[in-house]
Amino acid sequence: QLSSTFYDTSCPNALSTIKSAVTAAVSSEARMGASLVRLHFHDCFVDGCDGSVLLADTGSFVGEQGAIPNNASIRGMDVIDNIKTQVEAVCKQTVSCADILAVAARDSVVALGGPSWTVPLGRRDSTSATGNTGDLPAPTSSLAQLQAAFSKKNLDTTDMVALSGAHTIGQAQCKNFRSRIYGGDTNINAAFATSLQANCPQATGGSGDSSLAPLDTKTPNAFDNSYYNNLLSQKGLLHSDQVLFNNGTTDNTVRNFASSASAFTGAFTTAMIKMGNISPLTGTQGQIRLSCSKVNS
Ligand code: HEM
Repeated sequence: QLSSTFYDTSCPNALSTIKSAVTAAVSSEARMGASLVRLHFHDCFVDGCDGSVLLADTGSFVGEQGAIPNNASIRGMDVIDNIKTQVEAVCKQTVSCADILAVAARDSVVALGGPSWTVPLGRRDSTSATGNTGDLPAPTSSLAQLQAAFSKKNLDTTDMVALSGAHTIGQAQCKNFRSRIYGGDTNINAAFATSLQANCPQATGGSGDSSLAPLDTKTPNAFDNSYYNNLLSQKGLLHSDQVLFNNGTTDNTVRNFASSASAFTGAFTTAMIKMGNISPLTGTQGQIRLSCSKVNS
């Protein structure tokens, strides 16, 4: 059972320490806010919100970081390590890495102009990473596949559409939207596809694979509802974005979030709290890591 007052007596300065570090990181690089939000999602969807995504691969062991889709894609682990060092300096071995990640995700959304919410706390950290990243949805997913991946985590279709709105910030690599802009999808705005081709070559395997494009073509560094307005004009970057508005059962939810910023933020904050509640370790389970990138020795 998580509680928003979990650190009120054991570490009253925990939340303010995290917030100032996140604000500093996002003002030096706006994209970092997006990277931290995604890191929390990738933590929670793989064996629960237990900080396992933060464990660095060592030697021949490939945990979550070296596995698809994290490898050469997730970012911000260094920022979390740095926040952990600052939190350890005020409260020794009290605040878990999984909680730091959940709070950092919220503070990132706020730093980019999005809504705030109260984060339930008390997660503990895993003592291993299974590398079992198969529960993370792929950008090639159909609507039915997205619904199944979220429903497996007890998140309903409205939660799924709302959480996808996190793609109002951040960037994606060419290899993840290439087939969509070179004829693989018909539900894409033609001028939008052409403009993306300039920085994303059709040939695979070269350095162009990692060329970046913003997930929200309109306001890439603002946490707003323009992601949904992009979908209305077939300007979703990923295949898995545009399937949310493709003459299917989620079209009306997309229209609602596109026309009402408050409907979106209400659904998004509700869904973030639900996502942050996926199978946490609590009580005496797991540990409080001293360093987020490795288990205690
Ligand atoms: C619905 C299923 C989802 C799929 C298929 C998906 C897929 C992806 C892909 C392929 C990228 C680009 C990665 C790269 O090219 O390196 C990405 C980026 C991102 N995703 Fe998702 N995602 C999904 C849901 C979510 C959710 C639920 C969140 C958070 C609540 C989220 C937050 C982000 C953010 C913020 C970025 C940009 C990260 C950065 O710029 O560093 N995504 N996602």
